Amino acid sequence: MEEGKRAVGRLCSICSQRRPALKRPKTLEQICRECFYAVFEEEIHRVIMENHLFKAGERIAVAASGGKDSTVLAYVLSELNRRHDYGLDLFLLSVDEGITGYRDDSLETVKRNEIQYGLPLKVVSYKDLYGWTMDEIVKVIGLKNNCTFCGVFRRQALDRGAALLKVDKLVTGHNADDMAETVLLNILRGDIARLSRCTFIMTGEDGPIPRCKPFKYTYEKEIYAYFKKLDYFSTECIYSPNAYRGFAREFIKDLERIRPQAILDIIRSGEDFRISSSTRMPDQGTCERCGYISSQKLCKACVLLEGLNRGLPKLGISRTREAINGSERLHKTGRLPKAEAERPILQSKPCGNLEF
Ligand SMILES: Nc1ncnc2c1ncn2[C@@H]1O[C@H](COP(=O)(O)OP(=O)(O)OP(=O)(O)O)[C@@H](O)[C@H]1O
Repeated sequence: MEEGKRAVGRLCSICSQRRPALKRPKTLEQICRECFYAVFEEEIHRVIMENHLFKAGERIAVAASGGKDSTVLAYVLSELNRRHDYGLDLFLLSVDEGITGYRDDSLETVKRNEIQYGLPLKVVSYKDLYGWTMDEIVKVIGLKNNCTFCGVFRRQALDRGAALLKVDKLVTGHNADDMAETVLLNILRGDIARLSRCTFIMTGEDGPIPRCKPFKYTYEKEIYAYFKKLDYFSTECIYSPNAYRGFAREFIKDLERIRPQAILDIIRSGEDFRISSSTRMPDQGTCERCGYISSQKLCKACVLLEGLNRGLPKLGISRTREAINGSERLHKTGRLPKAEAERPILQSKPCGNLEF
């Protein structure tokens, strides 16, 4: 009896046939590789089906950075598409931010993934869209606020690339850890508008290109990518010293070490927040200059770009009175105060000059 119990203890707790290869962080079960692949992929399939993420015949772009999450996403989605006959046309979409020694290398990975998974790849670049690479932006703005430029520009670049590919939806590799981190950051910033939508699995359904996050509940992609020997790029961005986000990430990792379920609990807490009906939410419109969605006259990318092009790179990010006045005026009226408006434009490319 005692012997039998020990033998069972050494077998996979799902199939009871093979030796366990890992302890699942999510459930703490000891399972074998084959059962891990099956439950990992099946959970993503269930999330896709329960949330009605796709319809047969849709064209879907996977936002592919070459990193672990988007590589696993491209791989798993193409497997599930075949296995369950979703009927999707899948594409890879990459944004080249122009970061030498980082994005050029990760794009090489995506180019290999294009061949490995048989998915057509489209690359859009900041240089073509905005006239600036991140290397050039960092030279004028330094390392402190560059992530603001990169985040704002990437968001639009993905939408513009998706429009060029004529896809119906864009999927990103944001995972449970990313989402828990964003919930926490929005609480810390008191950003009610973002908090209310940051846990949605699908956003922008009323905009040009809905986005979804099939990995919303997934946090074992490291193990999956490692076991499957997927070809991904694992270096951190050379310009990302975002200390605040870094602390939030470490805090969540510490919580996960003590109680793995904490990640899913933070996401559920975010989902359960209700916005008081008396809270005024921003009205959505379109940017006067480039036509992108915006709650102000000019979208954030156009304000940042105007600052770069006029040699006022802190416009829209700095908290100095001058920069706040300038960016508020630009956001609200589409015009700069006289002194700044008279500065010569250094580069005249409007934001996102690709068809949208
Ligand atoms: N340059 C890019 N091109 C295309 N998609 C991107 C790019 N950067 C980020 N994304 C998308 O946004 C998601 C989250 O971005 P994040 O910065 O966490 O990516 P990462 O850590 O570089 O890579 P990954 O999330 O793939 O491991 C990615 O999973 C990917 O879908």
